Amino acid sequence: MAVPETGPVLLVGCGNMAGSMLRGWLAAGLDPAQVTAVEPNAASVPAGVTHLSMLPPDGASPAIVMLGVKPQKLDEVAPALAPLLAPETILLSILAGTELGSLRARFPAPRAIVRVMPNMPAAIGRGVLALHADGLEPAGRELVAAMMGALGLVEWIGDERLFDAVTALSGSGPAFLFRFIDALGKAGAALGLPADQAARMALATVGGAAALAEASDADPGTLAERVASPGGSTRKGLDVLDRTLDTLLEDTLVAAERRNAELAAETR
Ligand SMILES: NC(=O)C1=CN([C@@H]2O[C@H](COP(=O)(O)OP(=O)(O)OC[C@H]3O[C@@H](n4cnc5c(N)ncnc54)[C@H](O)[C@@H]3O)[C@@H](O)[C@H]2O)C=CC1
Ligand SMILES: O=C(O)[C@@H]1CCC=N1
Repeated sequence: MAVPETGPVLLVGCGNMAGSMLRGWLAAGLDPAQVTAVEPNAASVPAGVTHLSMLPPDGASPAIVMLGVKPQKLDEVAPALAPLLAPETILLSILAGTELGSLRARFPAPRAIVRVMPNMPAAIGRGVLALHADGLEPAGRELVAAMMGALGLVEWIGDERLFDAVTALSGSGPAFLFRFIDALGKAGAALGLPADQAARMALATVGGAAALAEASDADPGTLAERVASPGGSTRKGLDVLDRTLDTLLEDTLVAAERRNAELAAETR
């Protein structure tokens, strides 16, 4: 999906996540000349994008500003950023935990503040972008949804209290899956396969299974049953996996969700 006409975009922080989104937008056609990134580490700012190492003392207000720093850095950037925001500005925040009310208290001017919970595959247009906004009028909503749609699947979250859960599921989710890929390869190597071959096969198996699940009308549970031939070997493996997988993933998400709630409290 092509990126819509946005007007000038300012990124405050351009590290792993905001940088991934920027790469996704540039690949979808965003003109780098429209983008300024305020980022202490110049090396993480793509070519063609205007780089600043700190926020300017004044200047024209950008149409879109995206906060991409760690939540712990919010109060480092807020005093210099707030005066640059105009009533026409849309402020996007990808900060885990940090609530709209906490952002609004620091940034009174923008017409709308939108919480965005992206994930890293946004860099290749395969991200998940959860959105929550208060008071964003239909044209602004359409613009933000189209911007995020260029990076992957867009899901509006009506109840902000669910944002910590969303962050645990799709924001952190790629890390959990990268671990799964690693563990699958290592388990293959433990059975005697060469480690590099097992790693390649694990990655291709997970990629292929996810692509098939996306292309298929059947749900993942049904697809698992199709792999597990009656009386075959997959059933024996599933019997082991099914004993712990659901609880393991619930515990994983609960731990991540809890930390997001702590970050919310720390930035309140
Ligand atoms: N890494 C991920 O997969 C995801 C991260 N997030 C959120 O994205 C935000 C950034 O996280 P990461 O990209 O992982 O961290 P990161 O450390 O890679 O990026 C943060 C960037 O902010 C820059 N920075 C530090 N102080 C600054 C300042 N005063 N002004 C401007 N830039 C400054 C740093 O140099 C760094 O490049 C966090 O709030 C996190 O909750 C959300 C979803 C997924
Ligand atoms: O770990 C973190 O805090 C961020 C939020 C979701 C992914 N990374």
